[in-house]
Amino acid sequence: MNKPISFKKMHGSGNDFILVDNRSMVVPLEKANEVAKILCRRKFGVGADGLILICESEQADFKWYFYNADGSEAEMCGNGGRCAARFAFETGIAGSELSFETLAGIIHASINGKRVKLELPTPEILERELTLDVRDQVITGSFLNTGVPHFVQIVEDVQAVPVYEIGRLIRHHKKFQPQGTNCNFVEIRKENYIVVRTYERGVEDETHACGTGAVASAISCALSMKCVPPITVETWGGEKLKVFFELTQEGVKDVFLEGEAIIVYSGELNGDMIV
Ligand SMILES: N[C@@H](CCC[C@H](N)C(=O)O)C(=O)O
Repeated sequence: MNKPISFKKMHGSGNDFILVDNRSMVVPLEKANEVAKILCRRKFGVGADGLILICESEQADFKWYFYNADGSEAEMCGNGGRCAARFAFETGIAGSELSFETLAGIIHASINGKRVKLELPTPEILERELTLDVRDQVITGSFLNTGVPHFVQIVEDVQAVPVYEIGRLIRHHKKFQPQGTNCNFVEIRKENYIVVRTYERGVEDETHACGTGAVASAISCALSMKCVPPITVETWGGEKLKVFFELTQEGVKDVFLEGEAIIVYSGELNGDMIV
């Protein structure tokens, strides 16, 4: 019988995660991809969009390892980052102004009750206008990296978009191989209010919300001169995220993502599940 492993189940706008204080390496990193798949599997495991392991860092308050539900490791996750920051604060790993190390660089966060504001890495605008042949349609959007890759299409009616079908085709489009992309569909309601639906790479489905996708979508809308920051993003789960940034001649700077990070429950994993 392996020792139980303490964890918290958290969500940021319905993007849900399993978080483990892994400073003593209770989950060996060489097994983490497999463990993520087992634990994130709905109905058989805890069920989540991702697994977050909080480890020691020499450069920041902690270093995280982020895994999607399919076991793939991702460089960054905006909603997961907000949950990790609150987890570290609530468990005494860090104070209310903290930083953590990711594959996308050092991320700074501030905690104010349930609300967490993250400063994201400077986004890369890879293609402002990109046209893709997708089945029998021509789809035009933009391609950005906000920590992870995102394709963004502005649409008239986001509710009418078959996100799973089209998002999946774009995610696997030859243009984005081998790393693939996340794919966002955005409806602009006002110059500072948009509604976003995201097909997520690594979850291989539409999720309730995607933080880096919300940021990519808000920036795309501003680049197309249809929106001005700060921009409120209504997520598919209904909750709202706020995206702050500045557009300059050189590009985008001072990018922040703010919203609630919720602790759903704390529990103990059966250690035998991860051997
Ligand atoms: N849900 C995330 C993004 C997580 C990583 C993504 N699925 C990828 O592999 O690129 C967010 O809130 O940003």
